[in-house]
Amino acid sequence: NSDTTAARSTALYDELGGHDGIRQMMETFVLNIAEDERVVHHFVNADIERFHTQISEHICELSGGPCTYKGASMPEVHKGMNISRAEFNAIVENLITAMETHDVAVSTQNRLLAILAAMHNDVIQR
Ligand code: HEM
Repeated sequence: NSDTTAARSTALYDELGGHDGIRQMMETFVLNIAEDERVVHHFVNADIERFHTQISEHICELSGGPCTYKGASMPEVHKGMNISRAEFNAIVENLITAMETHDVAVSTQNRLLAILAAMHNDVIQR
């Protein structure tokens, strides 16, 4: 059916610039987080190279690209971080800024954001 066809489409992945485009955009995202005092404390002990690779693979898969995210589930990864709604929104803001920097069209931005927004209950704990 048409829903299945849409789910398998690589259109969003392509609009994000494919694998290289997503990796470059996620590098900017990581740099934005590093400068954001609202959330950077969560990342002080994180392996940033690993985070960059894993978040890129995850976004690649979520956007319909030919990747398989091999990390733990979102609740498992973020368990115990006590992430607030405001912190979630700050992370989203950093992603939007990265997408702007990489000239991603607003309609494309909104399609990725809709996918991530739907995962908020897996990440937010307070
Ligand atoms: C929809 C939103 C989010 C998604 C899709 C997401 C996704 C991910 C992924 C794929 C990883 C890598 C896991 C691995 O290394 O295998 C990760 C790690 C991490 N996430 Fe998130 N995340 C989200 C929101 C947040 C928020 C709001 C925060 C904190 C403000 C956060 C903090 C972290 C930290 C600190 C790590 C690194 C853990 C470590 O290496 O020790 N995440 N996230």
